[in-house]
Amino acid sequence: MTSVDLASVDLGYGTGEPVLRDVTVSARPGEVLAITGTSGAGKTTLLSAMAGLLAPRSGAVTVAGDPLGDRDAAVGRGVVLIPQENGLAAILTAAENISVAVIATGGSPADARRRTADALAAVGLAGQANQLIEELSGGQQQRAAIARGLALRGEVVLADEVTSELDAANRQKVLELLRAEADRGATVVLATHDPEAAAVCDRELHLVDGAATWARG
Ligand SMILES: Nc1ncnc2c1ncn2[C@@H]1O[C@H](COP(=O)(O)OP(=O)(O)OP(=O)(O)O)[C@@H](O)[C@H]1O
Repeated sequence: MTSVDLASVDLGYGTGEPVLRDVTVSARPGEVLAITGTSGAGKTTLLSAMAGLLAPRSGAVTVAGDPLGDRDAAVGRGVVLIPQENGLAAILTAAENISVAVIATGGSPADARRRTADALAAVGLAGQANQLIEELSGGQQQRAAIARGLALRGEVVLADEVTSELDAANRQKVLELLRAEADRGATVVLATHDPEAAAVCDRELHLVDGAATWARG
């Protein structure tokens, strides 16, 4: 199973001030780890480092004990990112977005069809499979992005504010789906500023003033 570890990591952009300093955290298989903090605290930044999108200025990011590397390497290790702004192609359908991603990560066309249908059904979007993303509501787009993340069956699932546009029932469903990912052995990390979402996670790392502290460790 695949843990993600940050050891004494400093993160920032370009030559700017560091966003986060000296972060040490281990995200473990079978658990859902919440990353909390106010807007701008660095939640997306931390997930970007875990996803291979942002190299640390110092310290180490490892996956199952090996250096994580860049985003391509992370994808190869099964690190799935469900981004805050959904990352879907607006002019493809919900099903196409998911199938393309499954095939790009080595799934067969038959796998892609089955996993796409299952994932869309899981988030309550079976009826929207053939609608263009640009024709879906914000919350439906968010659920389509979650479906894509689920369909990829990651070793590590990084979910960035994936409940922000959802009503209570859908938020509950999505939190249950993330729990199910952990139950099948995935390492799940959820960035959120929703205290109720954080409360159902196993541990909570809180970001404030550039530092990470355990709210529940
Ligand atoms: N690409 C970038 N270039 C420069 N600075 C950035 C970049 N992305 C984020 N930042 C800065 O890093 C800091 C942390 O941003 P980040 O997006 O990680 O916060 P967040 O906790 O995810 O916020 P939110 O809850 O609003 O999504 C902010 O000060 C932001 O301006």
